[in-house]
Amino acid sequence: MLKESETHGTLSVTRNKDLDALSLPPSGTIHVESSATLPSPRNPFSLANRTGQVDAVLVSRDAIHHLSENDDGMELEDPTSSNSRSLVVVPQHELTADDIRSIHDVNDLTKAEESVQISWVNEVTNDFLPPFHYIPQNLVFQNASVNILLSRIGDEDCCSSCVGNCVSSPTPCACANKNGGEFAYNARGLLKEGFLEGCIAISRNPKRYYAFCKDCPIERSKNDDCLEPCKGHLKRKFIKECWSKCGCGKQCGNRIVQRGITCNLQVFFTPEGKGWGLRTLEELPKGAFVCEFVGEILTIKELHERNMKHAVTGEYTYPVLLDADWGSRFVKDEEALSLDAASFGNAARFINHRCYDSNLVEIPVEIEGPGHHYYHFALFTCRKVAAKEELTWDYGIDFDDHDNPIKPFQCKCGSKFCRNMKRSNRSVRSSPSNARCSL
Ligand SMILES: C[S@@+](CC[C@H](N)C(=O)[O-])C[C@H]1O[C@@H](n2cnc3c(N)ncnc32)[C@H](O)[C@@H]1O
Repeated sequence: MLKESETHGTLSVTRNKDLDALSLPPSGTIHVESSATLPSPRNPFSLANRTGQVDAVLVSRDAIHHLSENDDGMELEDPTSSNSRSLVVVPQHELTADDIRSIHDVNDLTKAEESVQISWVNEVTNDFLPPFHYIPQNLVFQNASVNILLSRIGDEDCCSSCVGNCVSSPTPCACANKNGGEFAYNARGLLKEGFLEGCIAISRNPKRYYAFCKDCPIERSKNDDCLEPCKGHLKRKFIKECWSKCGCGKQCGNRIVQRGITCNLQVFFTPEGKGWGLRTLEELPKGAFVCEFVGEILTIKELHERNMKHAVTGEYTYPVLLDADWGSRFVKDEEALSLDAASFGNAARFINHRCYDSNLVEIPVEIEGPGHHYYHFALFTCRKVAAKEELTWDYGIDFDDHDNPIKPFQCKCGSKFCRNMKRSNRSVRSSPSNARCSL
């Protein structure tokens, strides 16, 4: 018998001989935490024994794909649901490894790697979260060269004589000077209006901010007999945060991205057909740091190889190119870096694309050292975002670029500025060479 306690929102199951087999506590009832997960019986509840190990899960019958109609499980009626969908207790040995991992991650897919928990829900289909490894910080895959050397950080690149909080200091320190004379953040830890608007303008119309050089290193590297004119380079606006060689402390107001995720986020299944997405559970002000796009650090050469292999296997990459350095010098594919969040990543791997009027903007952040070869790719709110609103960013895809071999998705962003809708009757072709990512 399954009942919901009216007082504290728990489900209780009365003990019987079948449940004894699940090593239940001697009290005779199982108390399963409900609250947010209760309205969706697709979210499984774990039945733990006295040692805290999970023996079985309480889950909607149709959530476990391989559980055939003849499989008995242990049927339980759910009186909390108006249409009384049936719940079954499924012993752990009948679950696949991916089922088990997803079930364990329902309340916190970060596995306690972040200072906040991030839950997942699916109120649309019976799908579990795709298998991936949560990592809170970028990790080098193999031979990508990320040189974080204290000796490369000169006196002008850090504020070694500062104490406490640099942002509240009346005189700008060396790190503020690296930001163009003032910090990007205000005293509340939000991006200053002018800096944010500048980043949004670059993101929405990058070509307007191109710089053209006379003797273009990229055109010269093509080794053509005829040297073509420069196609233009995007100069990105960087944030420079204080770091370990600085004198200030971890709570310095110029250390936002390096402190990790602090807002209340949730991964959810989107009803519009975009797969999983990320949303905020609390209202976020304009200019707030949401999360960094974290993944494996790869060379572009390795990324190309993965894309070629995946074209055969049907797998995919979730890449972001770290291209800020490319404008000033020619960078070879075996040196240039990208991030791939498909197998190893953080919550940002679930952020979907929205053409033009997305509520997040990406900003490169320099933390561990000067130079724009390796940096952090951080996402900030462009405007106030309401609780439960989906978080989106513009991947920079040009749906009309025919030269890129990677075919982009059919965009379902719903924006009135959708660049894919405009070409709705034409076939989907490829993503652009200047896309920030080809997710
Ligand atoms: C970084 S992932 C985002 C998370 C993804 N939705 C998932 O379920 O794992 C990028 C992929 O999401 C899907 N996607 C993102 N934005 C979309 C959009 N506006 N319309 C349709 N699909 C989208 C595409 O399949 C894309 O390759």
